[in-house]
Amino acid sequence: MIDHAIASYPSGVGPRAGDAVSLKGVTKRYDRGVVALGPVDFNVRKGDFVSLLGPSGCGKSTALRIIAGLSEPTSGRVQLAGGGRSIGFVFQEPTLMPWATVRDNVALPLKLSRPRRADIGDRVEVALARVGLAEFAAAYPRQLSGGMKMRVSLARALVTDPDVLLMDEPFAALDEITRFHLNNDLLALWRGLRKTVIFVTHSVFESVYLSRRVVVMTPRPGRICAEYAIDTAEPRREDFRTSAEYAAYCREVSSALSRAVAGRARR
Ligand SMILES: Nc1ncnc2c1ncn2[C@@H]1O[C@H](COP(=O)(O)OP(=O)(O)OP(=O)(O)O)[C@@H](O)[C@H]1O
Repeated sequence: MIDHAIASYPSGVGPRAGDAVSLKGVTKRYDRGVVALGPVDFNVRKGDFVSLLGPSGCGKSTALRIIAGLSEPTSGRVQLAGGGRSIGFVFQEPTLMPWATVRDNVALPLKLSRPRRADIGDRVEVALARVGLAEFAAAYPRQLSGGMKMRVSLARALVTDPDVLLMDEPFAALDEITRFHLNNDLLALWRGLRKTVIFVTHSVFESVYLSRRVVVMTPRPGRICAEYAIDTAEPRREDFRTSAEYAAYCREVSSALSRAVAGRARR
């Protein structure tokens, strides 16, 4: 259930006022009895960048889809600040319409929500400029590299100016150099636009590089077993990737993930 008003939740039980997203006792059981998730309690502060890190199949995507309202939890409660309508979703695949230009792909969410609005063109231009694709508005997806397609997908998620950006392993299929570029660009966007980001990944390195909080999940049914604050100097730059501090965080998070996979994790 997506609850539309944080303010209406009885005090002491619900999320804190500064939370963008709050999950309370959320579980998911699929048909044929697969228990994919939970119970999960999880709050994300407005403006934070949080990664959900876990082994393949642990329910990360399920958690994200529940937050997005694309899937219903079997039990528990999901609350989003501001009525929950302000969400952008970036999938693992760019999922672009091959017959439409970059401009038309990015315009889609606006056209679906308010087809008559006058500023669609301007908003699309701004979103494309944000991801460095202003010059490619008239191109078709087949003319773009994998990284560029993912940028289009990101522009499409940003075009409605959502408060919360949900990202489901968006860079997993990209080569490492492209992925590093997109990591840096995403961080710059996050800093500039002050969005709340929830980023799903199974890469320890990516989660530590990007996020201020890494939430480690157990294998199915996915539960939260550890959390790390990545407390480093901001803004992060490429040199963070090669620092001793980064390596130490990666080691710590990596061993938490190994413990989770081995079933020895404790909350
Ligand atoms: N519609 C569905 N019906 C039945 N089982 C499902 C369905 N969707 C997902 N599952 C199962 O639920 C579990 C969690 O899936 P989910 O996609 O959330 O995991 P994940 O951590 O995102 O995995 P990956 O990292 O491989 O994408 C998996 O075992 C998956 O097979």
